Amino acid sequence: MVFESLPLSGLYRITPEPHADERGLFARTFCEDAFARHGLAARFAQSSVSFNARRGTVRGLHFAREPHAETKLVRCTSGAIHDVAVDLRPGSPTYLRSLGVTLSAENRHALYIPAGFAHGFQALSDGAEVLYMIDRPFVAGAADGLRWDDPALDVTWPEPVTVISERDRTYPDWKAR
Ligand SMILES: Cc1cn([C@H]2C[C@H](O)[C@@H](COP(=O)(O)OP(=O)(O)O[C@H]3O[C@H](C)C(=O)[C@H](O)[C@H]3O)O2)c(=O)[nH]c1=O
Repeated sequence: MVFESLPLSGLYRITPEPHADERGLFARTFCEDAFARHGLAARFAQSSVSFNARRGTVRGLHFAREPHAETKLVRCTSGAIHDVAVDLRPGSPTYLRSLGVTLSAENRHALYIPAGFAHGFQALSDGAEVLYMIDRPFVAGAADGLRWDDPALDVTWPEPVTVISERDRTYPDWKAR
C-alpha cells in the first residue's frame, strides 16, 4: 500500500499495490502494522456499506460529536464517488477547509479521514457503493452534520445534486450555530 499525506494534515490517500496475474489481481487494502507505522488508527470497530442508486446523490457532510468522533477509512467498491472531507478541528490552520478526491472501483483508492473532519460524498455513477471502516461504534445521538451548500465551506460538487436526504438538506448554517 502507498500512503500519501494530503494537504489537509491528517488526511491520507491509500493506494493498494496489486499483484496482477492472468486471473486478475490481488491487493492488500488494510494492514494493522502498516497503518500503525504511519501513525494512523490501526483498529476498526465497525464496517459499513452505502449503496447509492442514482448518480448525483449526496450524503453528508457528517461527523459525530465528541467523545464519539470517528476516524474513517472510505473506499468505493462499485462505480465512483467524489469524496469530501472538511476540517472541523478547533484551532486547525485549515479549519473549515475542504478536500475532495475521486474514489472508484477502478482506482481502488481509499481516503483515511481522522476524527475532527466532516465527511460526505457525491455519487459519480449510478449504483455507487461505498465501503467504510470506522474506528468506533456508531452513536446515533452524537450524529451531526453540515449542509452540502453551507456558505462557510469551500466545497465544490462536480455534478448537480439529484438525491439528498431531508436531514442533509436542512442542516442550519455552520456559522449560525
Ligand atoms: C452511519 C450509520 C447509520 N446507521 C443507521 C442510522 C439510520 O437508521 C440508517 C441510515 O443512516 P444515515 O442516513 O445517517 O446514513 P448516511 O446518510 O449514509 O450517513 C453516513 O454518510 C456519511 C457520508 C458518513 O460519512 C457516515 O458514515 C454516515 O453519517 O443507518 C447505523 O446503524 N450505523 C451507522 O454507522
